[in-house]
Amino acid sequence: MTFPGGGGGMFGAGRAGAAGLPFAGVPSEMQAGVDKLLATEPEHPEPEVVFEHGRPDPDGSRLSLRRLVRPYWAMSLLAGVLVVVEALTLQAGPKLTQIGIDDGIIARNFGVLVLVAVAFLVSLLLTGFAQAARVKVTGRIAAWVMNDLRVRVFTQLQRLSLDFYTGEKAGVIMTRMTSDIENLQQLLQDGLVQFAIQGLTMVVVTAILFTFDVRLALITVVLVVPILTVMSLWFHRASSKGYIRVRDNIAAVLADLSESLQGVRIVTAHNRQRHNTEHHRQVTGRYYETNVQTGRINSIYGPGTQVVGVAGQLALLAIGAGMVAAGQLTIGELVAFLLYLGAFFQPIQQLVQLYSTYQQGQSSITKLKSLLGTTPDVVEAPGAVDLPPVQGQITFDDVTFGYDSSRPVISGVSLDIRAGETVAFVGPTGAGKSTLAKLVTRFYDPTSGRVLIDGHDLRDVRIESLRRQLGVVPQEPFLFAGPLRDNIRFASPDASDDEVWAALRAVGLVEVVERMPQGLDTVVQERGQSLSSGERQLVALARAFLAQPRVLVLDEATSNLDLQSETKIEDALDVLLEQRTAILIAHRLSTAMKADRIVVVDDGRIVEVGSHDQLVAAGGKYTQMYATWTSQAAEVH
Ligand SMILES: Nc1ncnc2c1ncn2[C@@H]1O[C@H](COP(=O)(O)OP(=O)(O)OP(=O)(O)O)[C@@H](O)[C@H]1O
Repeated sequence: MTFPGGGGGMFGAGRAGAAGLPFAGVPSEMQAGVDKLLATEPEHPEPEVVFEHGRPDPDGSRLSLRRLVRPYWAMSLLAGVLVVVEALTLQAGPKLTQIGIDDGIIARNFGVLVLVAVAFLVSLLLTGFAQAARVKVTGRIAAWVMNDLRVRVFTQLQRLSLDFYTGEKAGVIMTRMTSDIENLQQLLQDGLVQFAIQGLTMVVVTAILFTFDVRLALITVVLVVPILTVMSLWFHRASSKGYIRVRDNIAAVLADLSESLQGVRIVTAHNRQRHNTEHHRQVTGRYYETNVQTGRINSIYGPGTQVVGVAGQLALLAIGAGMVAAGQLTIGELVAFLLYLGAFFQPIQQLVQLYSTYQQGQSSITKLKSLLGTTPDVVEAPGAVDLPPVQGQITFDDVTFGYDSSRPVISGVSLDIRAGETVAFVGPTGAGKSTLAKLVTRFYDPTSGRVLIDGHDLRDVRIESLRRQLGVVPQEPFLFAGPLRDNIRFASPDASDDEVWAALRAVGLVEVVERMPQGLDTVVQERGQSLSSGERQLVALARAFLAQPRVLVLDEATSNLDLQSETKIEDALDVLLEQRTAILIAHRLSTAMKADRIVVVDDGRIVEVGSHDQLVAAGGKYTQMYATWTSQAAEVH
């Protein structure tokens, strides 16, 4: 959707001129600036995402860090080389210190001292360079991977059928897109690399310790390593459970938040603010508790390993001092050994922190994997063909369906709707009228039986080709934040302004739009809040008119419109229903009476079919409904 002043905004200025839109050109004094900006304008390459209606993500259930990074293997290799350089150059310090002390200070050799100082500087510069380059490279990789993943998750959300959205809260889905992906970003940007650096440092330092002095190194291994191993195993088990709970609870917090925001008007109207606040406190309370728990685990492991490390260093200082006194070790060697020992324990500390990041990233991967691995209920058949342009004959052939397969909502329905016919579904609330319509639009597939259009089983045709020929006007039309024009052109984005005005004329909205200060460019707020409910419905009808579908499914609004709006909508309907097959889910019998035939649905079955007059004369369910309706109408009058 484009926004007011569209055409690509500032950077689209040249294109807008080329497209023949009124455009005065860039003032010459600003041209150089514009060119400069255009030259630095980043490109957004198309992420490699395949979108096909109703086809699951081909690789979704195998999501892993390795697979995510694989397309960027060359950059990852470069990052790996930089990590090795960084880990190695960092360890030059203690060795240079030893040479400085033993061969420089103690031997009183100023030349060696200067050489050591220069070597120190070079190693520092090398470390700095490797570090800067590594941060840049890993930042890039993380940004690319996350961009791909965001688009991939969004594509999957577009692909999933409606059953998924009934079962999953919007807030939980938002968590996948926000906090889970951010966790992964952190892991990729810094976590994994630090993991590698610290791990590598430990290996390098262990090797150095052994080459320095085997006895001291062995004492270190015997004293410290077993304790650290036991502590780490405990931490691994405790924290992985903790982080799954953290992810579940943050999802609950966001779900509650998003629901409250969506229902803010109802919440206010029913004075539920206090209750909602209390409820949210409970939800955030659970999140708080899981955070405290994981914090407690970290607080035991982090300082615990530090204490073990310092105690080990103390013991080695005592043992080493004895060895220096006995002439088995030089002072420089002892200092270097202790410095290396520090460099041995420091990565352990860091690895603890990093392990938390890693755990969080892994639990995010688990959640994202399950989302990407979800198969839509409505899946396109492998050999599905394009539905050719249809006349609009709809057939329900012994259709049974239930949202939950154990409880059918539609049972054994058979019905033929002729091309061009308008059929109204009427019946008590919850009877299954909307569900029947949802089967025609293939939002769901029947559990048994078939739904056909012009003899084509909907399961055998490509979903896109079906929906292109269908128009749906829901009971509560949804408008997107953006210009009115784009909202009307929603199903036919290429329509010209003339066509948009023709649609507005057909539904009687011309005057309303002309009265708006910016006409078609008027921005409607999120969900169309800035329009009245009648206007929203007319916009939805204009949308359907513009798309000119062969088959129209229209869920009549039950909102109380004033008489003038109601008349307008009824007139708009008359225009819209002409020359196309239409299914009207009629809540008002006055609307049902417009139809060629009325189908009475009760408890998931069709109980009567006929014209208004036929059904009134039949003395059945419809007769009762009609009698109730006329007596109510009389009372109102
Ligand atoms: N997404 C869903 N998941 C589970 N059950 C559902 C879902 N949508 C509807 N139902 C159930 O299916 C039954 C039929 O619902 P449907 O919306 O088709 O009724 P309707 O006749 O259109 O009602 P109304 O006139 O109130 O719109 C109801 O019992 C309803 O509770």
